[in-house]
Amino acid sequence: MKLALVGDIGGTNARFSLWRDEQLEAVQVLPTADFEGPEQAIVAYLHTQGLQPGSIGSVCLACAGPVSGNLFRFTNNHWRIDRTAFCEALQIDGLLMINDFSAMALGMTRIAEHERVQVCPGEPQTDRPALVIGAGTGLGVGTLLEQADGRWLVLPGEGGHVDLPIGSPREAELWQILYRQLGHVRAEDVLSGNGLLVLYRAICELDGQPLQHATPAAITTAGLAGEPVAAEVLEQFSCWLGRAAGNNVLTLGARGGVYIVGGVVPRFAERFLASGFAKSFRDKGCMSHYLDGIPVWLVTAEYPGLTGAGVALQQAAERSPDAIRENP
Ligand SMILES: Nc1ncnc2c1ncn2[C@@H]1O[C@H](COP(=O)(O)OP(=O)(O)OP(=O)(O)O)[C@@H](O)[C@H]1O
Repeated sequence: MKLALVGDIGGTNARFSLWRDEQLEAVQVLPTADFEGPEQAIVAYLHTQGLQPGSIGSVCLACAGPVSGNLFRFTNNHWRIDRTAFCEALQIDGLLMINDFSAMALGMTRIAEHERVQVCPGEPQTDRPALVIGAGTGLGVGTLLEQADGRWLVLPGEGGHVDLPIGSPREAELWQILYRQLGHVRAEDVLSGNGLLVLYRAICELDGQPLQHATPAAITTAGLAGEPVAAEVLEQFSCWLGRAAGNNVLTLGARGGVYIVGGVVPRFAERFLASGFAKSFRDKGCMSHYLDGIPVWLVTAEYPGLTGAGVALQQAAERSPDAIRENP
């Protein structure tokens, strides 16, 4: 029987793995900037495993952006996928493409206790949706719901592109600076790796401070070392993530819990856990009580999106092989 391959393609990194016996095997992370497109990256990955195009039967790719139709363009990098050309180039029988946060959401169904840290205490209501929200190159949002037959339903969306919520006079002042620069201010403009830099510059402008840092990593390092402006960036980022998560929970009725994923928050996890996230999360006026008792976890698992792509492939194959070819 041919092998199955799964991929999780973000703006900065593409992660590939074989999917065997419901497990990831031989995970590799490749920078998207180093390859013309996913076909070339996958061929390079296969070579490292001593494999060739033709040895893979089915592929599931989790892609950053809205997935539909034959042609997919990535939102945050230069890659594109033409389904027909992709299947021909890699000689595969079936390609399942899903939104990266649908995969991330499915990955939450396989998270072990030691792969998550509790941010807010509570008990998940398993008959209600769970929210998955994560800052990386962009801000992703997905919804997860267990169905009566035990399968998992995921609802993809473009929740990173909603308006940035404002909950305090200082946030309104920062928003005005961002509005002058960007016009429409999306949640993702602040809640992403580059968003740390955008937020840092806005705080410096508002407070008349000199610019001293030029990368998200430099801001994180300075913030963790206690430099006041950089520390405020990490704090404000955490609060804005709390507001965005709280809004989504109210909209979706997501009493199944909230999973914080993505590459940015784990880089200042301790600071995040001590931040105003929880206060901002439940800062919803007369509806604040609705947020009480909803558990929030920070996910520390290494490749939850890849695992989720494997779960998607498995669920589709259980329905029928055509489900993979037709990309339901
Ligand atoms: N030390 C750091 N502190 C904060 N952010 C960082 C740090 N190092 C890298 N980043 C940022 O993390 C982001 C990459 O996040 P991630 O590793 O989740 O990548 P990704 O999966 O490609 O993202 P996405 O899926 O959203 O496109 C980049 O915006 C990068 O600038």
